[in-house]
Amino acid sequence: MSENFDTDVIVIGAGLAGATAARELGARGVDSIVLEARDRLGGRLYTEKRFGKYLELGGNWMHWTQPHVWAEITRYGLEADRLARAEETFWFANGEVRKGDLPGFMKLIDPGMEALVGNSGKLLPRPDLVADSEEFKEADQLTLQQALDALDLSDDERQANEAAWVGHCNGPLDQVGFSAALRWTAATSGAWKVMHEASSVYRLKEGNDQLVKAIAGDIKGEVRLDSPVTRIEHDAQGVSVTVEGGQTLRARKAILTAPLNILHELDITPALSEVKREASQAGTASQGVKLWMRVKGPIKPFFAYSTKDHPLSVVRTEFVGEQDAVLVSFGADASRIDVTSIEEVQKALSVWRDDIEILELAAHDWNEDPYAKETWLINRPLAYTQSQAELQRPEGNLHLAGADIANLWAGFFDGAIESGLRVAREVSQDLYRDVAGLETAVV
Ligand SMILES: Cc1cc2nc3c(=O)[nH]c(=O)nc-3n(C[C@H](O)[C@H](O)[C@H](O)COP(=O)(O)OP(=O)(O)OC[C@H]3O[C@@H](n4cnc5c(N)ncnc54)[C@H](O)[C@@H]3O)c2cc1C
Repeated sequence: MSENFDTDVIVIGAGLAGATAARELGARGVDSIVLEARDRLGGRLYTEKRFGKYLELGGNWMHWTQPHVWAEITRYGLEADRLARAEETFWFANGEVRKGDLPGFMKLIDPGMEALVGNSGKLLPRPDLVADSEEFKEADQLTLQQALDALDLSDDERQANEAAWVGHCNGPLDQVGFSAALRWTAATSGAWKVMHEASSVYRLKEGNDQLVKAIAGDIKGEVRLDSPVTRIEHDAQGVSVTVEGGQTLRARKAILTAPLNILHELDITPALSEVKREASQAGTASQGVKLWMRVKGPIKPFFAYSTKDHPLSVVRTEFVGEQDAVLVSFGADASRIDVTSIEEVQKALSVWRDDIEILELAAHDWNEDPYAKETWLINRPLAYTQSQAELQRPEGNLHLAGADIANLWAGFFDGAIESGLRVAREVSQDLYRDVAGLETAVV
């Protein structure tokens, strides 16, 4: 090969997918350079020391039923910790606030959950593969709201189930694809309570950024922060990647790990396929808010669910101290609440609790973040059927990866790692085949 390359593979993005891919390439003897737009690792995994705690402004929880992320926890000896156990639970019924315990709330939503996603294992028997059964495709036409509306539930059950799903899906339920609920639950073989725990309880004691730092620490190549990629050109020989400021690097291949919602904005020649661009342009259904509050203590640890239409549908204690407590909350639509206004958030909180005083707020605006423009992947109806397989397909020497296009726990840390592992295997196999005619990348 006559070309001069700067490296074998350029990895765009140092979130969990990019970091994992670069580490795996190095382990297979493939050189890489990682280009990351931000001044930090992690992307949508974003830990900040705030309120004296490790606050997760992005991804929060992980679980041993998520095989890729848990393998990394074992590999690096990281310590997982759980949120404060709720002693009280609040929810809405007949327009009034009810108080009980978490098992009571779980009992209320159980019939709805079973009716909605109890058959997810049948519709999606292998959630680790791209689904292509006709039954699943049919279900993928529905919004989550349509699927909920079709159930025979009391008003109280309906409201409680809707609030719980806003917590999971971070978007308006009439935009969320029913397939999102099916995929999440199929990942725990149909056990919705395990799915609920997997997505909302355990995090790393010293902050989730320990995970991405550990993976990045094992990257053999260079990681360049503050390096936004502005242009990608690819051809049969390789890929040229230009960084803000004008420097262009050339490699045999590139891996693009940018979130789905920004793919169509990138300057790529030849352009990504129409299906990929349209999937990106249509955008994810997730457009919600995640907000942290430090409140005056002491208070008992609690969970609270309102309705899908409230600015905050779910609020709960994450850390509880003698003098104060830290709450985390979620709503379907970030534009419904000003997360910098204590007054507005106090009002939203007062639908359940007018006895709690907010002291400080913290949030990151992911929907406006130019390197994310989304929170966590939640597909719209039919988006999965129309674009999942195509989004995973490389375009010549340009490969795609990321949690948003993973199979098993798409939209989670686990999916990002799954995707990083897959793409590193594909890329190194291709390179070894090209260079030595070998079928595997063993060196
Ligand atoms: C508020 C919130 C809550 C969440 N909660 C959970 C949770 O509880 N559990 C869970 O498992 N997951 C959760 N997630 C999702 C999880 O954080 C993500 O799915 C995962 O971190 C995505 O990893 P990734 O590497 O695929 O993408 P990203 O982390 O988005 O990484 C992509 C990287 O590409 C970079 N990039 C983008 N454009 C360019 C460019 N032009 N040039 C160079 N670099 C570029 C970005 O800066 C970023 O670092 C949450 C996410 C958010 C936002």
